[in-house]
Amino acid sequence: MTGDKIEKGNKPMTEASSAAAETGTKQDDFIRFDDISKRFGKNVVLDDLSFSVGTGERVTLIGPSGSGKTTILRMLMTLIKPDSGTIRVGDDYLFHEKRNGSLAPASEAHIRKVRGRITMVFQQYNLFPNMRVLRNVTEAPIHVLGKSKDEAEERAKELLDMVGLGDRVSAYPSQLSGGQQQRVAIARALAMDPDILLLDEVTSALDPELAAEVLDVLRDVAKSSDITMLCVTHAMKFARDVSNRVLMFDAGRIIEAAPPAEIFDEPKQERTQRFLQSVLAES
Ligand SMILES: Nc1ncnc2c1ncn2[C@@H]1O[C@H](COP(=O)(O)OP(=O)(O)OP(=O)(O)O)[C@@H](O)[C@H]1O
Repeated sequence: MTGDKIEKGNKPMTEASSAAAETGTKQDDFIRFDDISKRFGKNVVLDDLSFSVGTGERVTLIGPSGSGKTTILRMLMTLIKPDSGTIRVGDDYLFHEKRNGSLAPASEAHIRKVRGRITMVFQQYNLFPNMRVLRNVTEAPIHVLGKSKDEAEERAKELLDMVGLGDRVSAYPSQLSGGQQQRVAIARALAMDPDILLLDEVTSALDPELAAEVLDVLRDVAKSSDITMLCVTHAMKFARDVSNRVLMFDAGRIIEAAPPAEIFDEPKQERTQRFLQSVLAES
């Protein structure tokens, strides 16, 4: 689509992150979940889960429906609170379990600070229907980040060019295809200059052709920046191309974690093999 660099207040790929990308190893514990449990009623959704993600790492979460993948992303957005355990981003806690077992939610100011570094793109694009494309992308940078209108518009136009929609800035969402709307949603997420981008089944609602366009944009994002990405997807080829590591979930636990070539070509767990076969059979 375009080879433009993501020029966050610019985040070019650093030597360390490109080394991490090559080796599939993480260099630090930028995001860390420790002993996280969550139940809804009797349904145990996350079961004493611990894992971490390195700075600039691209991690794909796979697994059967209901295995807890989206819950992980929603916890990072502080939309869902764990019952127990600790979540840390960099040096900041989102949720912190004290020694006595009680869960100390971080202060509002603290959560705002951490949340300001994370954006999420959802399966449904959730654009503002009454705003043109450009304003959809500039709204939060102006009102949340405090950018000037000129600065926000300049950046929004760059990003809309990058997602192949530089000529649709004046359109309303209803005048765009689903794939185009999702690309606006990606531009809108990137306009917040996030350190962490969460992608939740962003192509599930799209026809294969439109999904491919969206995935191409995300490949460009992954290639040209060192944004840390956590991605829930059934698009296995995309996961293979983009991820450093794939985590296989089952019943609220990670049952296998490995670089994509390993997990897709030589899955060790029988449950992973069965899951991958079922996904292949669907596509
Ligand atoms: N707010 C909620 N209230 C009650 N149950 C919930 C809530 N959110 C999630 N769940 C349940 O938690 C379980 C895990 O959901 P989650 O969305 O994390 O799974 P998932 O692995 O992302 O699945 P899918 O691939 O279908 O999106 C499911 O059984 C779901 O019904």
